[in-house]
Amino acid sequence: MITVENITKSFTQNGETVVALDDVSMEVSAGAVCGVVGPSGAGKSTLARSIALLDKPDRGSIRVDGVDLLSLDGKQLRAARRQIGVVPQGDSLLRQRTAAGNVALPLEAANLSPQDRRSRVGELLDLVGLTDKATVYPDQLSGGQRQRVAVARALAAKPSVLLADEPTSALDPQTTDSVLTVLDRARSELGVTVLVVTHDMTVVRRIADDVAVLDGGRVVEHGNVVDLVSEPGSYVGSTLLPQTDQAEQLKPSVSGHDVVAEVVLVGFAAVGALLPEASNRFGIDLSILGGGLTRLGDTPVAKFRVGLTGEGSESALKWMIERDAHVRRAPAKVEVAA
Ligand SMILES: Nc1ncnc2c1ncn2[C@@H]1O[C@H](COP(=O)(O)OP(=O)(O)OP(=O)(O)O)[C@@H](O)[C@H]1O
Repeated sequence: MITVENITKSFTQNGETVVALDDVSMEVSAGAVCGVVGPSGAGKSTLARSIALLDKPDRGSIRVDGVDLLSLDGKQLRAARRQIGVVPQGDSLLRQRTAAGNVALPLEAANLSPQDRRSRVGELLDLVGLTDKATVYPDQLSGGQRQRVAVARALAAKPSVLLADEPTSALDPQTTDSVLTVLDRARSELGVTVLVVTHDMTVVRRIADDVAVLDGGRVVEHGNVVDLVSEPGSYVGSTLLPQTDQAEQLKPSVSGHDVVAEVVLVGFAAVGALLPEASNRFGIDLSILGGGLTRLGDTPVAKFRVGLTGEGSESALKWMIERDAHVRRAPAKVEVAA
């Protein structure tokens, strides 16, 4: 588990002070994947570097599995560093070492027998799907394969936390997918807590349980991805869910319905059955005016703009809310002058 509390970090550049992180607090649960997103210069890398003990915040506290990182020194600090695996931004492999040689690097300092080292490297290459590339040098690997070796290397010392800074930048969608699969396996098969810095919301959509949105050094949104997308006005929701905003359909009077509402449905049961069931149960006409279906990780999520007509419309909406649908009402019906 990672707990960041009220951290602030400034840099001085050409005599000017840049506040990279401004009172940032966030939490990543043990065994979860958290995406850190935001525009360029928002402070994402500084946050990851602070957690990796590569930058020291001016104020605040950072705890990994309950250990306060900023109060450690000497031996304790080295032990804490081993708990944190880092996949640095960009190409970080040693060119003169094979894939296996790169993965073995962090193990060479540890007192492992050559046999144990070989077997650990074998396990890690297997985890990232590169067993057949063990003896290949980085120049002969694709960008995605190099990133997967970097992930294997970061996991070599069995850390409890993995930090990856833009692990998919400059990769095509298919290669991005292979790197994300590997990060996802680190969480699901090894129980590692993963923090991924990214500008790419696909990463959040594919593997993140939680997300923190940074802007200007501050956290502007933070929480569980599926919970956030249901909140009106959420940046994460507006980026990850289908668009429903067709202005002419906002007004019930224009669309000809008694009630128009935006409905977010989460999970197989809700997405598949809630709207038809509401229509049947309350004897109303329910039309889908916009929106669509998507997936967040394995969870299907739908966002629809619906028009309801019939006496039971209000009761149908209430019934859907009671079944965990997130409903946002459009204005009540306005009679249009003839
Ligand atoms: N070592 C440094 N020295 C001076 N300023 C720095 C340093 N590191 C970061 N900054 C500044 O702090 C701010 C946040 O930078 P940071 O790299 O954390 O943002 P980011 O969100 O990761 O951006 P990007 O997506 O472009 O990588 C920026 O204004 C940056 O110029």
